[in-house]
Amino acid sequence: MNDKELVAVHAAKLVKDGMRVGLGTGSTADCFIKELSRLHKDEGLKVIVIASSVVSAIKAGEMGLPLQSIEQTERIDLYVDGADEVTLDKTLLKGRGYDLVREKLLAKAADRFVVLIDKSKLVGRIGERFPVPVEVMPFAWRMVKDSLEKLGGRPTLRRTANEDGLVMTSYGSLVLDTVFDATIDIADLDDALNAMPGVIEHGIFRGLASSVLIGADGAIQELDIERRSDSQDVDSRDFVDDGTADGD
Ligand SMILES: O=C[C@H](O)[C@H](O)[C@H](O)COP(=O)(O)O
Repeated sequence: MNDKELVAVHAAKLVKDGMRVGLGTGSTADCFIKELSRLHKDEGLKVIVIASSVVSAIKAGEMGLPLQSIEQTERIDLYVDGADEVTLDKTLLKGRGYDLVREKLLAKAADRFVVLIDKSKLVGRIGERFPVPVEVMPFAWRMVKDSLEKLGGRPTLRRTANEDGLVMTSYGSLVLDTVFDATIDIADLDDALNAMPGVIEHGIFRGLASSVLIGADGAIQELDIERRSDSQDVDSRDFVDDGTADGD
C-alpha cells in the first residue's frame, strides 16, 4: 500500500453508518472513493456521497456508491479530499484540477474536512511549488489579470497540455494561474481574492481543514497545532493507526 492509499484507508474508517460524505477530486481522493466503495459493498456501510466534480461523481457511480446531487445538499458530515500544498497552520492550496467551486462549497458545508496528503505536499509557504489558481468569469479575465498584477501577481491563463487551447473548468470558466512573491501575506491575499469582482473562486483554502493526515514512508502523521503559552509553535505528531479511529 502506498502512502496515499494508507491515509485514504484510514480516513474511510472515520465514516459511520448514515453519514453524508463529500468526495474530493484527484488521485488521493480516488483512493478514498475506492475504499469507501469497498466498505459499502463488502461490509454494508450505509453512506450517501456528494461529489466535488463530474469525474468523482462518475467514479462513485461506477463503484456503486449512492450519490446525492450537490443541489440537494445543505450540510454534510464529512468531506475528504487531497491538496497540492499544505502549510503547518492547515492552510491548503488546491486546484490543479478544475473544480474549485464545488470543492470549496463542500469544504465549507462539512462538519469535518479531512485532508489527505503525502509528505511531499507539506510546504513552508502557500505558493512555494505551484501558482495560485484563480477561476474567473471568461469575460472578466483581462480585468482580473490587471487586478492580480496590481497585487504583485504574475498571472497566466491555464492552457491545455498540448498548448493548443485554454483550459475551461466544469462551468466554462477560465483559470489564471498566478505566481506571487514569497513575501505576500496569504491571509491578506485570500481576503483580496475573495473580494475581487470577476473571480469565481480561488485555490487558497484557509481555516477550512479540520485535520490533515500525512502519509509518510508507510506511517500516518496528523498535522497538529500546539500552541504554548509563550509561543505559537506548530508541529506534526506521530499518529498510530490502530484501526480504532472513531472520528472524534
Ligand atoms: O483540483 C484538484 C484538487 O484540489 C486535488 O485535490 C489536488 O490537486 C490534489 O490532487 P492529488 O491527490 O492527485 O495529488
